[in-house]
Amino acid sequence: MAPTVTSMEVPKLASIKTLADSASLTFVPSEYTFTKNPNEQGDANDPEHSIPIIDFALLTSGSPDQRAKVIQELRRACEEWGFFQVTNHCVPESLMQSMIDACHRFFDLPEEEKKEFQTRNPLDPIKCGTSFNVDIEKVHFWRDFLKVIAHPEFNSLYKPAGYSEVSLEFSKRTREVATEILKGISESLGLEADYIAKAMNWDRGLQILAANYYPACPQPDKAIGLPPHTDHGLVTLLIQNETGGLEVKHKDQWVLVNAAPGAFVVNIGDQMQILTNDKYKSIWHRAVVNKKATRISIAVPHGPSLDTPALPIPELLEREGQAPKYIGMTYEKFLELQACPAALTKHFLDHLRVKHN
Ligand SMILES: O=C(O)CCC(=O)C(=O)O
Ligand SMILES: [Fe+2]
Repeated sequence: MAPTVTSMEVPKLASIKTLADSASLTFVPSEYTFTKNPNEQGDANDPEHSIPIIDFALLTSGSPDQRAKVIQELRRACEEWGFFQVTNHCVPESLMQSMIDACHRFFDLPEEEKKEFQTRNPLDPIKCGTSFNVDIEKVHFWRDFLKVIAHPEFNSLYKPAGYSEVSLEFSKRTREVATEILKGISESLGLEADYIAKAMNWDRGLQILAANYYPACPQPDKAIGLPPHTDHGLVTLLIQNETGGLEVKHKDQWVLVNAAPGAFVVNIGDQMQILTNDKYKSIWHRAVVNKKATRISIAVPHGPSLDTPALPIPELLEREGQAPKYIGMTYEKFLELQACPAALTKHFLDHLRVKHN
């Protein structure tokens, strides 16, 4: 069992911003050294290495034929990539930019002022810190983060000025897009549009605004912003500033995601992999850093309500003649266990797999 830590204890590692801002830093300190396998690096110029595009306007306001076509594209994107970009959605680009700016201003606050938001409990509604889990990781990562739970209860920060208003609007609008995508995914599986939302108690579902700050790094090949991982929820929607860095594992190669400006990058999470009994997989991804500019991304995972256990959908099992591959666990328990050391050693989902003797 993981040691109990009270929320008053805070990690002792300085933020990566503080480290990167020190003018004398010309190399990556050994605690941050992360070696990547060059043989797994995909070719960024290969057109095959471009994640699929889903046209949101056609999904939601197209003719029945257009919608049916987009649903097919969605199914293919979920089966073949687990990642896609959503264009022509109704969230204004100016709102996305304001959200990124507000997060930037948060990370720019003096370290002293950010301290009050540092806790270690995974389900604290507001939490900032550095790296991933400084208590258990062997290597630290080149990022600082701010995670705020925006649904079912909206939480916010009173500083920096403007953060609260912009994050309220951004979280609402992003959730509307996520809701439509979830309907499309449900239909792409041959289910009623609201099947997954109902089964997962989506109206009380968790939504987290998870901002990542990756400062420029003197030796980007020797460090990593976020190591390979999968996301825990049903779907994650992500936006980023003008600097790329998200890489997706596709056919054993790391592919850099080149999203259109203003698009949401969307990926399937662990709960969706459970529901679909592995048909739609929660794909490994990571964030690399660069020498030139600070990168900011805001990942917005959307999950079931905390008290809901995800289980393979009976209708799908029956249709495919499959046995369930996963045991049920509430989303809350899943999140708790995922924060434990064992979760770092292999795909966390494997701990929930039904064992066949
Ligand atoms: O910064 C990125 O592009 C990746 C972020 C991410 O994967 C996450 O926050 O879960
Ligand atoms: Fe992620």
